[in-house]
Amino acid sequence: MHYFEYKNGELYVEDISVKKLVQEYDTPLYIYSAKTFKRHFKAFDSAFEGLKHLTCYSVKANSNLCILKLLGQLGSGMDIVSGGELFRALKAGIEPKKIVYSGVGKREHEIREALLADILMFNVESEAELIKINKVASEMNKIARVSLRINPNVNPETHPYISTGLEKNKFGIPEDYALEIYKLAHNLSNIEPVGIDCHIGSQLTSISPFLDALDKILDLYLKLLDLGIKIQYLDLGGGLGIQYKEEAPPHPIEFGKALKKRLQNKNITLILEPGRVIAGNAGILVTKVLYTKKAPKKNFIIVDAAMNDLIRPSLYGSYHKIEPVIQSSAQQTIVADVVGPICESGDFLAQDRKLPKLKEGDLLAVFSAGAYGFTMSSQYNSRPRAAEILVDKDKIILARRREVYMDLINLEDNCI
Ligand SMILES: Cc1ncc(COP(=O)(O)O)c(C=O)c1O
Ligand SMILES: N[C@@H](CCCC[NH3+])C(=O)O
Repeated sequence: MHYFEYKNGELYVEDISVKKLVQEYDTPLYIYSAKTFKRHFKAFDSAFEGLKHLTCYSVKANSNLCILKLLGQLGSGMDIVSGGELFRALKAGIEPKKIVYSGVGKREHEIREALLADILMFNVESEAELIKINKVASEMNKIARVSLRINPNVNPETHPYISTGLEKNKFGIPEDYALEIYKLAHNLSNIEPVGIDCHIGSQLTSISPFLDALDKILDLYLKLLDLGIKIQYLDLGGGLGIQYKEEAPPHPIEFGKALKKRLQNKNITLILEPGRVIAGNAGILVTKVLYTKKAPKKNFIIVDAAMNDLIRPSLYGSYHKIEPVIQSSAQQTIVADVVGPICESGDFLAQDRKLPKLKEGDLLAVFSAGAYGFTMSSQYNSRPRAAEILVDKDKIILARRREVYMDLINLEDNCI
């Protein structure tokens, strides 16, 4: 459910006409709906009512400061994966005690920054990282709270590039070594093992892989109790999917129910790290038709957004619904590839898509672009990055101004 709706054949975000936004802010343009973000966060977070829990929004999905602030005001914590994300979360006023830090390659300075901020915990992904955190913490005379991220070897049944809990993936500590590493963590001078973590993948459309992973984690939890290692937090990561096309992912309520059943009598705090399910359908990317072109085997609609703005179709072959911003009553349709100006054949937003007949200047909305859209964008082909707008009812917030040419070369001053 989201608040991008057609009124009299024209697309609105909440109370604001998308066409009007484009007249003022141009294209390509990311537009987010505050009401949708709030709705998604509340729907997710309230699904775990009755369990001690902390929802830590996954910053990588959409890290705009306005979005982090909005979610922080609703009580969200944050799941971060870099010093840069820590910087953003702190700037957005997130309480450090609600921040968890995941990722396989934390650098020393990032560990130091997180210890200085006194975040809730590190999700540790290897023995070597654990030893590094202990070293940095002891130099700073601090105790680092940690969870070990377990790789439970569970198939999340999603795109291989976004599966993270299989043996062959780089993430986490194999479950067979977990006890050993917990014993080590327990004995290290500046480490306090407080949790168990896992994150098996993204865009999951069924609950059973989560439950398989949880069962393995609960098994480990009991073994640790026997060893006298008292675990206070179980972090099940993110990964709940959304509808892009015809997928039917479970509602957070179902997910919540299933987890409550397993965790009811456990004296632990559940941590969740949702990203896509909060942000994905809370944003669109608006683009303008530049040219239409007929080739022997295909029709092309060449638009002003490209893979540098939204890389998901090129990288994963992902489907994003595309609709004209102004609906036309004409019945004529074409089947075409929607492509950008970048010099790569892989630069497409859709392939063989049936669309109404379009002409130069028409506006298209690319839906479900609120997660892993702007955050994965780049300046490839020296294209300044798009602007981001946050709409809250009838209020328009320029959440990030459009980049200008100087933004392309600002860091190259030695060469000017
Ligand atoms: C450690 C971790 N937590 C949370 C997430 C958020 O995942 P999603 O956006 O699928 O909820 C990710 C990304 O997959 C991740 O790597
Ligand atoms: N970037 C991916 C999700 C990866 C999640 C990060 N662990 C996507 O666009 O679907």
